[in-house]
Formats: sequence, structure tokens, C-alpha cells
Amino acid sequence: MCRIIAIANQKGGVGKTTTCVNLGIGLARAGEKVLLVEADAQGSMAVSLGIQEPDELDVTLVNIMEKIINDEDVEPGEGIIHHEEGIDFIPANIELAGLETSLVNVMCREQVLRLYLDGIKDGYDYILIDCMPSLGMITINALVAADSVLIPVEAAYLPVKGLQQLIKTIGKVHRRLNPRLSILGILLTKVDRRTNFAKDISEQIREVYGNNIHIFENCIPMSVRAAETTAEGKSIYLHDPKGIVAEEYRHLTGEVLADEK
Ligand SMILES: Nc1ncnc2c1ncn2[C@@H]1O[C@H](COP(=O)(O)OP(=O)(O)OP(=O)(O)O)[C@@H](O)[C@H]1O
Repeated sequence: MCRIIAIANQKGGVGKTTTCVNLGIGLARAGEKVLLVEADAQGSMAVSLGIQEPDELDVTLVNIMEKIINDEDVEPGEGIIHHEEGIDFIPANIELAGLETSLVNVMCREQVLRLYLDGIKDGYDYILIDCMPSLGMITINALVAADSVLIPVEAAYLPVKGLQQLIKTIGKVHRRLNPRLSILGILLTKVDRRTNFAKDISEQIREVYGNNIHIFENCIPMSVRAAETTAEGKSIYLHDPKGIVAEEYRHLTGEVLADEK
């Protein structure tokens, strides 16, 4: 059965895309059939997967969602790109921001992505949705389509403050629109292990949320090697296979696999 995981946090730059790409490729390396869906107008997942100019792509998630909205057929495989590291992905670009605005007047506006994924999910073991840094209609679409949410949180003061709002939104979507939705866990990212501050923040998150929400055992360290992967257009497993970030993403992949079985 396919598991759909939204990777969400309305705070920008916390490692959503990096986690989506490296968890997705990690799952594919473990033999799972994986689709990554970019639900972010910045196109950073497309760039991370080697597409230099996402704004010049002919078909993106926007075209697919527009077809669903207009009740048109989406051809099998339409807009899906096969990546050499063993995953499929659907990129997005700046046009997604325009679609977000026009969704306001659409019937079943929260369900568009779910309707699309319902039609293709049988072909995959995992679908990971890389959300945009907002709690707007595209992110709500992702939460309605998903079975669970993985929340990357940067180990710093302000990102932690925004967490409560995200958890409230997930609760609302669960109650009103998608009773299947649960929180898979909080993943601490960009952890600077040399400082006590990062350690304090990690402990604070475990203390405040740990009783109700799973906090992933491992955390992703701050590392220039991780930052380089975005520009390199490849996963951490190819860029720095023996490094600590690859090790931590392998560990995360194992935790996600163990949880979903
Ligand atoms: N562990 C890490 N250590 C250092 N830099 C990182 C790490 N993970 C990601 N980065 C870098 O931080 C920046 C933001 O990461 P990423 O794009 O994954 O975050 P995001 O939450 O998806 O951002 P946005 O909200 O803008 O979509 C990128 O330049 C990325 O290369």
C-alpha cells in the first residue's frame, strides 16, 4: 500500500527539500518505488534534482492540477520525470504561486492534489510531497492528500516558535478534511553539534512535544556538504556517501521504513 508523506513547515529554509530528496532517494535505494511531488513554487526540488531552470519546464504540477480542476484526463505518466538515482518526480515552478491564488474559486479546492494522487498512488510505495513555506491552499492540498506529515525543524529559536501553529493546522485538517492524517514525527535539522544552544533547543522540543509527537531519534547536522547538494543536483549519497549527513539520512530512512511497516 502506498504511503503519502507531506514534508511540511511554514518556516522557510529548514531543510524540507533536502529531506524530501534524501529521504526519497534513501527509500528508493532500499528498494521502494518512490515519487517526489514538489508543491513549492520556488522550484528548489527541481534544482536539487538537476533541473537548472525550473521556470522553463513545459509540464509541472501546475498543469496537472489545472487538468484536475477542469475535469480533464491526465495521461498516464504525464509530467512525471524519471531520475537517474531511482526515483520519479513531479517538479513545480513559479506558476504554482498563481495557481494558489486561483484555487480560491475552485470547487473542492482543498482536494485537487488528493484527486490526482488517488489516480496514480497504486504505482508507488511512497509518495513524498515537498511543501512550500506557508500554510496556504497548496499546503492544505498536500495535507489533505497525505497519510502523515514529517516536520523538519531547524534547531534554532524562531523556527521552534512557529511549530505550534503548524501543529494546530494539521489538527484542523485532520478533524475537518482528512481523518487519516497523523504526524509521522519531528526531525531536527541543521543541528550545530558544537554548540550548547542547539542541544538546549533539541531538549526543549523533546520536553514540550515528545509526549504527544514522535521525535525522530536522529537529527541532521549542519554541514556544508549538505548545502552543496542543492547546487550539485544530486543526493548526499552520491555527493558525500561516507559523511555524517548521508549516515543520518540513511538512519532516517530506516526509521521511516520501520514505522510504516
Ligand atoms: N543539514 C544542512 N546543513 C547545512 N545546510 C543545509 C542543510 N540542509 C539544507 N541546507 C541548505 O539550507 C538551504 C535551505 O534548505 P532546503 O531548501 O532544504 O529548505 P526548505 O525548508 O525546503 O526551504 P524553503 O522553505 O525555502 O522551501 C539550502 O541552501 C540547503 O542547501
